[in-house]
Amino acid sequence: MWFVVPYLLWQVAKATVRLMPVLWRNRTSVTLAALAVWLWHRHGWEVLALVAGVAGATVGVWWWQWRPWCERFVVLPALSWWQRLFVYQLHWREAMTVCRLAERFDGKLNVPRLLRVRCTYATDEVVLRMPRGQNPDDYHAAAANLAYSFGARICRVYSGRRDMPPTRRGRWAWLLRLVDRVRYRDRPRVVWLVFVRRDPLRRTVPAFDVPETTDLEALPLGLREDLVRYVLRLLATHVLIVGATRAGKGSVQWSLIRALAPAIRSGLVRLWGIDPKGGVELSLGRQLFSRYEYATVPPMVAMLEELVAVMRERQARMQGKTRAHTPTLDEPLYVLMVDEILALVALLQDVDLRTRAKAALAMLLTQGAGLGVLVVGATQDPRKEVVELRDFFPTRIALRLNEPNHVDLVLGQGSRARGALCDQLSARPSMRGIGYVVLDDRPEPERVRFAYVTDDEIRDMAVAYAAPEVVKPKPAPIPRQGRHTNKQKHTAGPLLPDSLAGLLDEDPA
Ligand SMILES: Nc1ncnc2c1ncn2[C@@H]1O[C@H](COP(=O)(O)OP(=O)(O)OP(=O)(O)O)[C@@H](O)[C@H]1O
Repeated sequence: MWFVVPYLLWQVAKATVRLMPVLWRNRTSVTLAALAVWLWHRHGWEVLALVAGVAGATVGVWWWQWRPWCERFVVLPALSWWQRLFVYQLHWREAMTVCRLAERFDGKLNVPRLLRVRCTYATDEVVLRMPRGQNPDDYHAAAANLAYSFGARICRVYSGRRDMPPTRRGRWAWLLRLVDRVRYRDRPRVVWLVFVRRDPLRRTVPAFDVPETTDLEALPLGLREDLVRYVLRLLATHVLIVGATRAGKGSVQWSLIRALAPAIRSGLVRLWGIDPKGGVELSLGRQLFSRYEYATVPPMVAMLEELVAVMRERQARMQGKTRAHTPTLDEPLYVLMVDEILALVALLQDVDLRTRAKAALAMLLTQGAGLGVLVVGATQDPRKEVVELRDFFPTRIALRLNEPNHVDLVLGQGSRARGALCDQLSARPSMRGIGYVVLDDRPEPERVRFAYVTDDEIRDMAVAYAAPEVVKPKPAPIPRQGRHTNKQKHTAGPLLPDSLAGLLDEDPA
């Protein structure tokens, strides 16, 4: 019998080692529970109740006086703790197994490991480590099952962290940066699941205040599902906005203009507008535009060609000096806003005008981004002509769309499978201005509600941030683009790559 004692000791040691990580992961609950037991045992339940009452009252006063801090350090951590314990941990093994995310190997069931739960008032962010043999696509495929298993309607899956490392300043910044390096390191086996408990985007997002200065790297346009502001990096990108009629494309355009307003007033940004729908959308803020056409098509096409000329002149000036344009008052950023891009590239009856418009747009889209000439195009219909240009728009925003297959046409192959359900967005008037965007740092689309700028706010903004008078540039001679012969193709436009020249070579009839 003597050998039983070492055996039992060995088993206890094994169990303790196994228990350690569990205790560490639940350290808050374990500490609180141990404290409560100790108080009750040592001083009786009256003291325990008194301590609990005082703690509750302290939190109440904190909430009343410094609500954001109280939310950050008490309410949301407490909610996260509760959700972790009673929603996720309790049903984790069962849910992972029935959703077919547990892998069996060597007779042992490997369940994804629950690492962390962090809550906001609207969402639960659950971080897990995948067992070997899986990739994030397995979780994309199981997203709906996961959502319903944990009592939510929507579960979004992200293969990378959603937040960026903070900017560190001050004496200990180097140390914090080192810590951030470890915290924000790339962890391919970690997956972030975001369960949407209640839709935080139900309410209209009011227009943001006009910023004091425009940050072209981070223009605030709306609110993301996790209630973080969605910011657009406009420098060196063209933006395509697609949405069915009355989806709220205007709120994207006006939120963008609002964020640009200080730079428009100072002359750092020159906004040009083309509104082929008769000026219905953009004319309310006419004073913000340095150039604006809405009535007839020939001046619109001439304006596109004029912008190409501006771009070419700048290209000549930049040659051999710099590779990327930085906006200055002498060399401002040109932003061309086209409200219905389809009207220029597909719906125009005049074949000659249409070909010229396509050629000019193609040049702007292929060459403009690096030269500080950007296009922001909106359209209702992702049809062939728009899709052909789609790849030249690095930033795409899809609002409500009529067909499921339109989603991949706009945002790129696989976007709908990764969660961009634009065809399922509600058409109710109270739910307008919601769409999906693909952010720079990860492939999963993000749902965003764009801020709604009212007509009065547009009028006020147009008065307060009117564009300065600009001396009209001398019109540069632009070769008239008719049909190309093969010979012309190589001599007429050095800026136009062959792939686009092919597009223009199509028989317009
Ligand atoms: N972000 C938003 N939040 C709340 N309501 C919005 C939002 N954006 C638009 N709306 C509402 O939807 C209506 C239509 O919006 P908007 O004109 O921007 O749509 P659109 O997509 O540009 O339509 P169209 O294709 O006909 O030009 C607006 O009058 C407004 O009442």
